[in-house]
Amino acid sequence: MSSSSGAAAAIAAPAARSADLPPALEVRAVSHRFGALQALKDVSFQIGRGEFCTLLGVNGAGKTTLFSLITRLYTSTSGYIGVAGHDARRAPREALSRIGVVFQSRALDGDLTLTQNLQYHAALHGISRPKARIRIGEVLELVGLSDKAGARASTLSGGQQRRAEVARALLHRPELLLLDEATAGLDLRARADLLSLVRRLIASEGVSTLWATHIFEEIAPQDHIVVLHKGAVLADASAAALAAGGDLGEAFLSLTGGAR
Ligand SMILES: Nc1ncnc2c1ncn2[C@@H]1O[C@H](COP(=O)(O)OP(=O)(O)OP(=O)(O)O)[C@@H](O)[C@H]1O
Repeated sequence: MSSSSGAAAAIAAPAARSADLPPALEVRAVSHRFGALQALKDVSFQIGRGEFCTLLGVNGAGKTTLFSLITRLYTSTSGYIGVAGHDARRAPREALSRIGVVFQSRALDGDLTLTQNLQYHAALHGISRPKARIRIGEVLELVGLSDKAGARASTLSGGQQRRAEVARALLHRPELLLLDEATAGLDLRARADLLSLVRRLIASEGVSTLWATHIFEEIAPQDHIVVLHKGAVLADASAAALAAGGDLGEAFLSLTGGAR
C-alpha cells in the first residue's frame, strides 16, 4: 500500500495477499477537479487480492468522485488507475469487465421481477441467456434471495433490494466489488446483514472489495482502511494499526481535525 501523503506514509499498510497477481485495484497519484474545486488530490493506494478495504470519509471527502473515476463515469486527467493490472484509461473494457458496482442510489427497475432485472444486466455484459439463467440462480443463492426470484423489485425490502444489487454486481464474476455507502437508508439489522454478506463473498467468490462509508461501526480490526478527507488520503493502514489500541473514531477525528 502506498500513499503520497506524509501522514499516510507514517502508518504501515497491510501487504497484498497474493504476490503473484497484480493488485485488485491500484490508484496512483490520481487528482480530479470540478472547476475551481479540487475534489481529489494526488490519491494513491492499493487493494490486494481478497482484501476488504474500507474507504472512510465524511460527506464530501471525495469517495463518490473516486468511484466515478474507477468506473470511468469521469475521466481522470492525472494519475493511474489499474484494475487487476488493467489500465482503466488505456484498456477500459478489460478494466471495467472486472468491476462490479453497487452505487449509492438504488438501481433496480421496480416494475420488473428480480430475475428480469438480472437478465437485463446479464445481457448488458454479453452473457448468453442459457449461461445467464444458471448464473442468476447462483447469485440469488449467494445473496439469500432465491425465493424472491419472481418478485417485483418494488415489493422487496430496502435490505433485500441492496442484496439484489450485490447479486447483480456479481453476475459477470468481477474481481473487484465497489460499494458506495451501500448501507445508506437501511436499518441496523439490514446494515449488519449486508455487511456480513459482502464479507462472506470475499471468502466464497474471491472478490476484493472497496467499501465506501462514513460509519465506523462497519469496520473490523483486520480491515484495510483508507481515510479520505477533503480529497486527500490521510491514512492507509489496517484498522487495528490506525486505532493503535485505542478508539478508531477518536483516531479518525484526530486525523481529520474533528470533522465527522
Ligand atoms: N459533479 C460535481 N460538480 C461539482 N462538484 C462536485 C460534483 N460532484 C461532487 N462535487 C464536489 O466534490 C467534493 C467531493 O464530493 P463526493 O461526492 O465525491 O464526496 P463523498 O465523499 O462521496 O460524499 P457523499 O458521501 O456526500 O457522497 C464535494 O465537495 C462535492 O461537493
